[in-house]
Amino acid sequence: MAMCSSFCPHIPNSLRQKPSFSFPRKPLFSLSFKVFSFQAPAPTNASTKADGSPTRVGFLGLGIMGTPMAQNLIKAGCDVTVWNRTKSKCDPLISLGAKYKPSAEEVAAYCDVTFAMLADPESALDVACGKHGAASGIGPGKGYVDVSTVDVATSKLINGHIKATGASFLEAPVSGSKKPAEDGQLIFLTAGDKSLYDTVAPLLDIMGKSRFYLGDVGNGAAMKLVVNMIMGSMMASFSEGLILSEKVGLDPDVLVEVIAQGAISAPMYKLKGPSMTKSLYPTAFPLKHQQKDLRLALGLAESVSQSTPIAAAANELYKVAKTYGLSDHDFSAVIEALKAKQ
Ligand SMILES: NC(=O)C1=CN([C@@H]2O[C@H](COP(=O)(O)OP(=O)(O)OC[C@H]3O[C@@H](n4cnc5c(N)ncnc54)[C@H](OP(=O)(O)O)[C@@H]3O)[C@@H](O)[C@H]2O)C=CC1
Ligand SMILES: O=CC(=O)O
Repeated sequence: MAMCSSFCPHIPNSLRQKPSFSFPRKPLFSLSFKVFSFQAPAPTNASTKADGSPTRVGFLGLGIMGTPMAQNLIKAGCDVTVWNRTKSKCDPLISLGAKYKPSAEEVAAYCDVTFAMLADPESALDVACGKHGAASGIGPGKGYVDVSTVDVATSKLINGHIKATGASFLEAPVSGSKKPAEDGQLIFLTAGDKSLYDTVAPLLDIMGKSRFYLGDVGNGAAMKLVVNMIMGSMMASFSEGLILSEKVGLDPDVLVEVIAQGAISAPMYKLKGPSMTKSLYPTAFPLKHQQKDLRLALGLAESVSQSTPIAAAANELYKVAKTYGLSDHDFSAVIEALKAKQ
């Protein structure tokens, strides 16, 4: 069952808030598809325990998404401890007040809840379960929240390793890119331990604008892959349209405006269109990650014998774009793969 942020979270005693402190309030959402309609009290301080000591929040993986997410937690007054494979990416957060530990294991051992925002299934698994990974340090009473985009099997594997230590696990991939991460406007697609979901809800509300609890581990990963499968195909189709419009003598910037007025308007087209027509692709969502998500979504479809010819064609286009050295560009650079075919 889906739950959005207006669901009143039950905060266990171990993370119960100190009444004197308030997180910066965001408007309670008015999602039209809201499932629970009763309103939560203003989210207050999840960063203190019943005894008044700070709840320690770990953050592993400080890339495009992890950095602003951790930053928002620090700015909200949380006691944050960071680790990243490339240590230099921790420095800006340390100057904002974050603590540092030299391994995922030590972060998970020190913190009450640890978030992980890693590139792909391999890195998510390694950081969670590899040598000096989080599972080596975590234990009963603690929680691990993986916000990376991975496949269902990887998420279940991480869940198994974490749960074997006595800790709780929540998968919570996010919809929303660099700017929503900076603005605390992400959408969390969570599944796993409901008590951990309730515990971290105030933290999710600092980083995001809405959250869904989707039940068993795997449902969050699957939801994220379906969303990104659609997104990847939409961007590929948009790219074809931009190129076709120019070829037949139209102004692609006008096409962007026309689309923005009609039924197929989408924030993504409005945001990316003007730079795409100038062949500019400032990275928000790396193309390599979009191709990873399409690959994983195709695997998901295969697992239930679902035919996905559009996504399969889009995936081929992103693969071509990668061979042109566009992996670290924004995924909107997929248009370059089509231009090269002209
Ligand atoms: N960017 C976006 O718009 C969005 C991304 N996502 C998803 O979020 C996740 C992170 O994305 P994003 O922040 O953009 O990605 P980045 O590529 O910017 O960051 C990836 C992070 O993973 C770390 N990492 C990669 N490989 C390893 C490894 N083998 N061992 C340890 N750490 C590793 C990197 O460490 P290092 O710094 O050392 O390289 C870095 O911290 C991905 O799963 C992506 O699909 C979801 C929604 C939006
Ligand atoms: O995963 C990418 C996003 O924009 O969402």
